[in-house]
Parts: sequence; C-alpha cells; structure tokens
Amino acid sequence: MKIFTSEQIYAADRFTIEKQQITSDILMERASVQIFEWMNSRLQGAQVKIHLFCGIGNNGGDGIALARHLQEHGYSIGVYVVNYSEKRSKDFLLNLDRLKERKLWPEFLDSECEFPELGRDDIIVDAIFGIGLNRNPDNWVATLIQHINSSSAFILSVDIPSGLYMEQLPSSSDNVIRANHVLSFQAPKLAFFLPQTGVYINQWELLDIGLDAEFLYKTKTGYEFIGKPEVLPMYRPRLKFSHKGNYGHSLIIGGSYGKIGAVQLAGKACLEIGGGLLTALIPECGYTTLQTALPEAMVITCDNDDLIDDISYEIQPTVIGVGMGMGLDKVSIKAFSAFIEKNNIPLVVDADGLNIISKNPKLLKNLPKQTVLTPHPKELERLLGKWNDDFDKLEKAKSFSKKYDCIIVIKGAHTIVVYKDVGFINSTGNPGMATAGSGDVLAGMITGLISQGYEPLSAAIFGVYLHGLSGDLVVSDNGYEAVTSSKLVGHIGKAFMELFRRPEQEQNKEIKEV
Ligand SMILES: NC(=O)C1=CN([C@@H]2O[C@H](COP(=O)(O)OP(=O)(O)OC[C@H]3O[C@@H](n4cnc5c(N)ncnc54)[C@H](O)[C@@H]3O)[C@@H](O)[C@H]2O)[C@@H](O)CC1
Ligand SMILES: Nc1ncnc2c1ncn2[C@@H]1O[C@H](COP(=O)(O)OP(=O)(O)O)[C@@H](O)[C@H]1O
Ligand SMILES: [K+]
Repeated sequence: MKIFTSEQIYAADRFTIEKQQITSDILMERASVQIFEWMNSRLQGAQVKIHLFCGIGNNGGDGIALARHLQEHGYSIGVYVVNYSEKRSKDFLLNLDRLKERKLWPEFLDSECEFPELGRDDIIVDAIFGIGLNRNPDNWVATLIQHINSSSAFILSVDIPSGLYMEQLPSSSDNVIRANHVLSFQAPKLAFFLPQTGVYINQWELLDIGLDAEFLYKTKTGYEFIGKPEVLPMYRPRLKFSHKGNYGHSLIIGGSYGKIGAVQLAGKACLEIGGGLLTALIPECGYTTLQTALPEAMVITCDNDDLIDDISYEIQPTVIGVGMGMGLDKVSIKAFSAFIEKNNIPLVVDADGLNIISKNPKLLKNLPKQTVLTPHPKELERLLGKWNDDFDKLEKAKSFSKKYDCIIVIKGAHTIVVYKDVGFINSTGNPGMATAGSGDVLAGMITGLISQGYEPLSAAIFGVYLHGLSGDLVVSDNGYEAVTSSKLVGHIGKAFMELFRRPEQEQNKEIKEV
C-alpha cells in the first residue's frame, strides 16, 4: 500500500473531484459518514458524551459534518470550534451552516476561553488540524491540546493526530494530540511508522473515501506499507521435481569465542526459510557445538581457535551472510576486509560486518550490487553518520543506497527496507522481538531467501515480513516477554502457513456452498 505526501493527497482530491464530477464537499461528506458509521457501529447509540474539537480547515470541516450525523442519530455531543485562524475553508463554512440550520451552535474557543471539562469516560473527536498543518500551533492551541491529552478520555483523531506534521517532527511533544485511535483517509501517513512520531498513535485504521484508484495506483511514492497483499506475489512456490540444488547453497560466516550461537541462529533460520544447503565458516572453537546443534549444516573452520582470521573456502556459494557474532578483533577486521575486496557473490552483511565497513568506508565500493545491509539503529548511525531526525535518517539512507547501490534494512519497530528512492515499511513484528539474537535470525532468513533465487530486494522485504510474522505468532502462544530468537526460528514454517491461511469466514462459505 502506498504512502503519500500531503501534496499527493491534495492532487488525488483534485483529480477525483474532476473525474467523478463532484464538489469537494462530497468528499468531506464521505469522510464524515465513514467516521460516523465507524463510531455508530461501536457505540450503538450509547449516551456517552462525545466532545468534537474542530479546527477551521477541512479537518475541522470533517468534524463539523460528523457532529451533524451524530446529532441526527441522537448522540450526546458538544461541538467546539478551535478558532485558530480567520481563514476558514469553504467546506468548513458550508458544514457549519448545515449544523446551524439544525439549531446546533458550536462553542467557539479562542485564547481567552476556558476549555470544556472532559470526563474520563467521555469520547473526544480530534479534528483540529489535519494534513494541512504547516506551522506550530499557537500557544493557546497547544494548551488546549495538553488539556485534551491530560483528560484520560478516549481520543479519536480524524485523519492524523492534530499537531503531527506529515513530513517533519513536531517542535514539542506538547503540541501533539496523543491519539488512542486514528481514522485515516485512504492511506496511512509516514509519520505513523517512525519511532519519533509513531509514539503519538496507539492504533490506526483506514477509511476509504473513494479517491480515484487509478490515480493512486499510478502515483509514484517514496514509501510503501508492506502487508500480506504486497508480499504474497513475491512468494516462489517449490516445484515438485526440484532438488536441494534448486534452493541454493548459503555460506554463513561469523562467530567468535562465546558468540557461536549467532551463527547457529542465522544458519537455522536460513534453512527453516527454505535454503537448500548451508555451510558455516566459523572459528575452530565452535566446531563441535555447531555440528551438534545444527546437524543439517556443513561446518568449516579457520585455523584460529577463537576468531575469524581467514575467510577462504572451496565451495561455490549462491549467497553469503556475514558478520553475526564475528567481533572486531584486528585479525577479523583484516580477514573480512580482504574477503570484501575479492568477493563478488551476493552478500548479506550484518552486525560486526557493518561495523567494520563503517570504520573502513572504502570497502563499500567493493560490495556486489544490491548487497543487503541489516543495521540496527546504532550500526546505522555508524554507517550514515548522525541524522537530525527520523525523516532526515530516511533521506540519508536513500542517498547512501543510491550512492553504493545497496539495500539497507533499517531494523526496529516497523523495519524499513530502503532501496534507492523507495522505503518499504513493514507491518509485522512486535516489541517482544527486541531480544538477543533476533537480528541474527533476520540476517539468516534474508540469506536463505536469496539462496532460493529471490531477488535481494524481494528477499529483504519478504524476509523482514516473515520475521515479524514469526514474532507475532510466537507472541500469540507465549506473550511478549517470552519471545526468544530460537522460538522465532521455530515459527518460520508457521509464518509461511499463516501467509496462505484464508480467513475462517471464507472457508465456511465454501463448505456451505459445497
Ligand atoms: N482526500 C482527503 O484525504 C480528504 C481530506 N479531508 C480533510 O482535509 C484535511 C486537510 O484539510 P486542510 O488542507 O484544510 O488543512 P487542515 O484542516 O489540516 O488545516 C487548516 C488550515 O490551517 C492552516 N494552518 C496550518 N497550520 C496552522 C497553525 N499551526 N496555526 C494556524 N493555522 C494553521 C493551514 O493554512 C491549513 O490549510 C485532511 O486532513 C482531512 O481531514 C476531507 O475533508 C476530505 C478529503
Ligand atoms: N519494538 C520492536 N518491534 C518490532 N520489531 C522489533 C522491535 N525491536 C526489535 N525488533 C526487531 O528485532 C530485531 C533486532 O535486531 P538486532 O538489534 O540486530 O538484534 P541482535 O543484535 O540481538 O541480533 C530486528 O529485526 C528488529 O526489527
Ligand atoms: K486531526
């Protein structure tokens, strides 16, 4: 699913209005009817107090139109116009008149007013600012926002929490509504997914207001949200007459004394995701352990007992995953650098591999095209340098990806796979996955997908999705705290099955039809 900028959304509005031969207030009406239906289906007429805070632009207009629907259905409402500017939008005014025709007079709030009292069991509709926010709210509006935030009432934001910009950070957290739920029109907004701005949103949901599908489809965007519909077409089914050679030979290079487990996790994940053959290149000390823990793997060792000190092998791997648990001893740095200089096999670089590259950036030009780099936030900072904020981080990652033709997997909640001009934002995963070794598992999974013939970009996007889905499945059996990396690996198979599971309703329908 595409993620649009505010300019693209305004363009889609204009195009839709023209093509469907409608007036702009029809879109506002669709928006408000959708929100009303969402609320009504949950509230079922309950007489809970609903406070609607409406700005004077189109976001406010949505709120005012919603107030009309709520009133017509007998809900108990209080409507407040947050009068932050004289420049009221046409459709806001139109809907304000419609409200007045029904003898409903909103209360106009300004810097002089006392704010309404808000009960903890009330519902607040936040329609103060939408995607049009272009400067910080005035102090009194910020005070109102804090008043709303401190109410403990349930806050439902229209389109985007008020005070949250589409493409920059708010100057202060006091300026932003903390939404329990956001009903966003047509497509999610980038700010929902970034660590610095996603914190203002508990949950979000999309409402379809009928913007022109073809226009949206054809519009190129800088970000995409990756869910099941996006990854399903990437899946490469296994063929009946295939043999293990069809699924490639992965080489995992890493480990050091006390960190052989990283290679074990990556190797196991590589096989569980369907890789054909696996060889692990590790220091001597891990030989018996790895052969015992992972009998499916072939193991070759360096001469050094404790460290990777030489990367040479006689096999012909399809793909190499390197860096997990390798450490930063100078012998390993030397061996890794020499390896990068001569290697031309597709590569996934993780952990200490990334740290070595950050310290020796000249190695970057030796990476094969579309090498997958899997940094966590600290490793990313070492690679890109400091960034100003999350938006800047993404721009820097895109420039880096273009400069070196590499794929960057920015790990975290909503991992983002960046390749050149596009960031692919993952939808699966949970905080239980913030656990030792979970990144090793991911690197192994991506390696195992490339080994089977997935293009590196698809392997990164699909691998991240399946990794998160495995995590979600672990949570449903164990809760967040008990997620471990071994369990993640153990759920990769179930994640594949979940991918193809049809909703129960659909299955029942078929049974009835038979
Ligand atoms: N295609 C869509 O998604 C549709 C969007 N609609 C709504 O329209 C909203 C966008 O409406 P607008 O463009 O009118 O913008 P907003 O309602 O977000 O803001 C209103 C206006 O206030 C001004 N402003 C911005 N920041 C300010 C500040 N800090 N202090 C004072 N004034 C400020 C701006 O000039 C802005 O146009 C969307 O978020 C959505 O709720 C719907 O009405 C219908 C269709
Ligand atoms: N809060 C979170 N929500 C979702 N996924 C997370 C969260 N925290 C971490 N993860 C995932 O867990 C993995 C952690 O990787 P990393 O930090 O490299 O772990 P390690 O070094 O222990 O292997 C990443 O794939 C990341 O996306
Ligand atoms: K809003």
